[in-house]
Amino acid sequence: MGVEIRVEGLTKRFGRQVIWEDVSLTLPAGEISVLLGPSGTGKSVFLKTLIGLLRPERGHVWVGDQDVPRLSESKLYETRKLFGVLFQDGALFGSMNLFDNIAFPLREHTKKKEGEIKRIVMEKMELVGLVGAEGKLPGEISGGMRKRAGLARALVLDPEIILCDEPDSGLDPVRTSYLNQLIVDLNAQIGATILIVTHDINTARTVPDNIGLLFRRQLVMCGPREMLLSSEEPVVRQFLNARRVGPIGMSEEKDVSELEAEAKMGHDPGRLPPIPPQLLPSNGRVRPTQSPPGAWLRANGVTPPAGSFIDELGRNWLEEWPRYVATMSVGAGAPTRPGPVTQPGPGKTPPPPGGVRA
Ligand SMILES: Nc1ncnc2c1ncn2[C@@H]1O[C@H](COP(=O)(O)OP(=O)(O)OP(=O)(O)O)[C@@H](O)[C@H]1O
Repeated sequence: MGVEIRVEGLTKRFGRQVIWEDVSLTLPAGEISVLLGPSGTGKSVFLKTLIGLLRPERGHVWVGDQDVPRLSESKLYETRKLFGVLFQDGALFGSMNLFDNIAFPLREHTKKKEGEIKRIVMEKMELVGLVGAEGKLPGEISGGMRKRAGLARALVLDPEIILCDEPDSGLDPVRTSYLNQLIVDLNAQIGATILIVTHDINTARTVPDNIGLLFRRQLVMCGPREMLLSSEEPVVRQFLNARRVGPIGMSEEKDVSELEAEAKMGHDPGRLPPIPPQLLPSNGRVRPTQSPPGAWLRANGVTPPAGSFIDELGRNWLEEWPRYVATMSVGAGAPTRPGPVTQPGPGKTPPPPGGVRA
């Protein structure tokens, strides 16, 4: 059921270039987290540091009781088996068909027989909807299929932790929605701890349990989704609102005079929009690590933006949630596919938020 990653005081430099310093955060076991930040703030470097492909100058990356930067090569090799990584371009071998690409970690890291390898590969290909494409080369399939093949390959060793570096880059919005649903379903099914690096604001708003934001070599904020989506912090508001006004400039950060000029003009990064309901697995069941809507806001006395937690059918999930969970927990009527786009009658289980979109 997933492994916690605890990052403490992590600093990474390349020569004199400080990428980020003193970064501390926890990726709770079995939860989905998203890491945001302007281009070049070191998100990919962060992922690579978590799996020990890059060594930090200072700090710790605890995976269970193992501190990744301090592991010997052999221990690191063992610890990496806990990870499944989806690199930006899928990182498939161009000369191998999809079957062999996905089978690669099994042939490399296990002594499994070919029959067993075939069973596992086909199971993962089915999970990501690629059955029938086993014989295709990466160059013969679309970008979205390559992402899904990369995800299948990341899954073959049954990882406890899944790292996804911009899984949505180059995908159209509909394919991104499918991929998001796939990630949520995977988390529900295997309980892995998941970290997604993305620039897609809709993904950040609807998928994760937690969000972190890197800027100016610091982790500006990291915490539950509702904390970031209701934040007053200008950098967070500017980033989530995708606006030019605010501390983030074209080349990383604006200087003081630019910010003063913006303030004089009355410019502001803007208010954050209503918080959407969080995506549920497509079978409608609540993930074990998923918090009820509004839980963080209530616990911290924060009023969300008006219209929060209302889905595309106009249902308010703050009110809907207790009834929904009660219906699900007695196992009555749990849909195995996204529900129909209808208003549920009394006693019926409504389709989950986002489920009708996926
Ligand atoms: N191996 C390396 N050697 C030297 N510098 C590197 C290396 N890898 C990354 N960098 C530098 O680290 C910085 C952060 O890069 P990184 O790819 O992590 O950014 P990012 O936040 O993932 O960007 P994007 O959102 O555009 O993908 C960049 O300035 C990059 O040039």
